[in-house]
Amino acid sequence: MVRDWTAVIPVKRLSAAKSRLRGAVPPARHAELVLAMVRDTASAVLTAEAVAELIVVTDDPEAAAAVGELGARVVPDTPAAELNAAMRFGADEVAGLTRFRAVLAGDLPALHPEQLDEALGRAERRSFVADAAGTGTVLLAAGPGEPLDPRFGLGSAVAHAASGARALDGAWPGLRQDVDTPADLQRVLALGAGRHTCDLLRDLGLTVSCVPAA
Ligand SMILES: Nc1nc2c(ncn2[C@@H]2O[C@H](COP(=O)(O)OP(=O)(O)OP(=O)(O)O)[C@@H](O)[C@H]2O)c(=O)[nH]1
Ligand SMILES: C=C(OP(=O)(O)O)C(=O)O
Repeated sequence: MVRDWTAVIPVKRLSAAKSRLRGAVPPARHAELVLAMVRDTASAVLTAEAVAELIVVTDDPEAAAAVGELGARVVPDTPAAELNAAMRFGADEVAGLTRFRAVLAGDLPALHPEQLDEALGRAERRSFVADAAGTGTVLLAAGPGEPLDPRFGLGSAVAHAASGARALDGAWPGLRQDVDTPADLQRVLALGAGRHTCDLLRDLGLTVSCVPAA
């Protein structure tokens, strides 16, 4: 498979990120959990054969250091500090319109590189992958010459379809399982979370057995 794609992951400041997930782990470990999920997502993306480069858009120094160590290129957030603005900046300005670009959420700790390869292999034009619930979006892809035009937020799957993006229909359970709430964390554990998320949850006694995703 040719490494054609530039992947982009936006990461909010860890202390402010994933507020709906608060309570899943003790408050003092929340940022650590967010970072573990970012690490697992970034590791899987960088392992995917279709991905040539990963750009992480973040102002968080700890997240920047962690993904930089994995091999990602880190760029600062936009002054707007808004999810769609960060995605647009990373994909259309930093990577550039000549590239194949795919933006992903940084909360996919059960992501398998093979699932991402398969999804990107089917993304011939602007396309998206809906989340497991079918309402949100976990991945939005655009080809050369196509602006990303991200519409992430409440009901984004419908918004992306209405904007002309094609819904990709593979099963891809790890790719589709984002972690917004404590219940999602249980779903991820059932699928097999990545090493960093697994290790943290085991350390906290929240799981005894945790099968790594990749
Ligand atoms: N760079 C950047 N990333 C963001 C921003 N907002 C969200 N993200 C990232 O976008 C991905 C999806 O995040 P969400 O679950 O929608 O947002 P969240 O604000 O962290 O979560 P909640 O507080 O629970 O709504 C995660 O990787 C977030 O870190 C932002 O303003 N800037
Ligand atoms: C912003 C989105 O993600 P989340 O479900 O993480 O809020 C989205 O699905 O558009």
